[in-house]
Amino acid sequence: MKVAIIGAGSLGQSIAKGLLKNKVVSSLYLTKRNTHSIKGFDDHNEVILTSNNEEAIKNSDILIFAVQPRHLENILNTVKPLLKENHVLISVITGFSLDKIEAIVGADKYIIRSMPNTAASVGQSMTCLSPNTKGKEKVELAKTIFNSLGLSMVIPEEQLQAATVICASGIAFWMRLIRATTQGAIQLGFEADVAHELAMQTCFGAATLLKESGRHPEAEIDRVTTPGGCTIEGLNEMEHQGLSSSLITGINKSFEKINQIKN
Ligand SMILES: NC(=O)C1=CN([C@@H]2O[C@H](COP(=O)(O)OP(=O)(O)OC[C@H]3O[C@@H](n4cnc5c(N)ncnc54)[C@H](OP(=O)(O)O)[C@@H]3O)[C@@H](O)[C@H]2O)C=CC1
Ligand SMILES: O=C(O)[C@@H]1CCC=N1
Repeated sequence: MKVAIIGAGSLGQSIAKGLLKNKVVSSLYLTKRNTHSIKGFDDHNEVILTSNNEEAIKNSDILIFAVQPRHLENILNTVKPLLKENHVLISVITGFSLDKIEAIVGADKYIIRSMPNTAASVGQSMTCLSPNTKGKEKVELAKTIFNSLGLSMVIPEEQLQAATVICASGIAFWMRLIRATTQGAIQLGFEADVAHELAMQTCFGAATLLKESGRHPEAEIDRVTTPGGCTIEGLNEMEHQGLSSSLITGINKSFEKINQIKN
């Protein structure tokens, strides 16, 4: 697979790390205007760093666009004459619709919007995919790429904004919960590094339990909460303080914001 990541910033680099880790690419162009900041990537033989998007596109089959939303239109207009019939265009860009991409490059191109997250770097992204009509022919290829970076799911484009909040912003939400748990553990007397390890592994254990058992979270909670014990005491206090409510409200705020952002 010859892949180009146009805009190797935070997310682009996460995708690059995941692709390199799994050795799924024969060549990987990483582009940005200042390539100095990603110098270490060219230790890999298959990586070519450049600020020349045209060169990257000419030499690749799969083009992953990972620039900030405000840069996409110009870049697509510039590279449009270079696009070939077999190019597969994957956009990870928030809020830039398939219609808008088609209006620039044409509806005859394979276009897939995708929403991965930064855990792609460690092969644990949850990536949602929405193809245009032509792109449906290449959706299996996109799934192969993103399944190598975690899990992928095809969803209607109308749900992509919501998926961005849950899966992409979601990484930050879960990080904050882990950090808060760590702060609690430090207050209970653990050294910070120990507290962090305890919080991370417990979080990992909770998610793995649900994934492997297929059980509902409340069923697992019931297995932990000894009647009259400390777990239910803590859990009820967290709910009195608005734990679930604040998460749900935050998710909805994030969704309101994403729908206000104009590209
Ligand atoms: N960060 C995340 O977790 C997620 C981000 N997204 C979406 O992914 C996109 C990228 O986000 P993120 O990685 O955070 O943003 P960054 O700003 O970190 O990355 C964008 C990169 O694009 C490069 N760039 C800008 N102009 C050009 C150009 N003309 N040609 C080539 N490269 C260029 C910039 O580097 P330089 O200035 O050197 O050119 C920069 O490193 C956004 O649209 C965002 O909505 C989606 C899901 C999750
Ligand atoms: O915060 C943002 O707007 C982008 C989209 C999801 C993750 N980062």
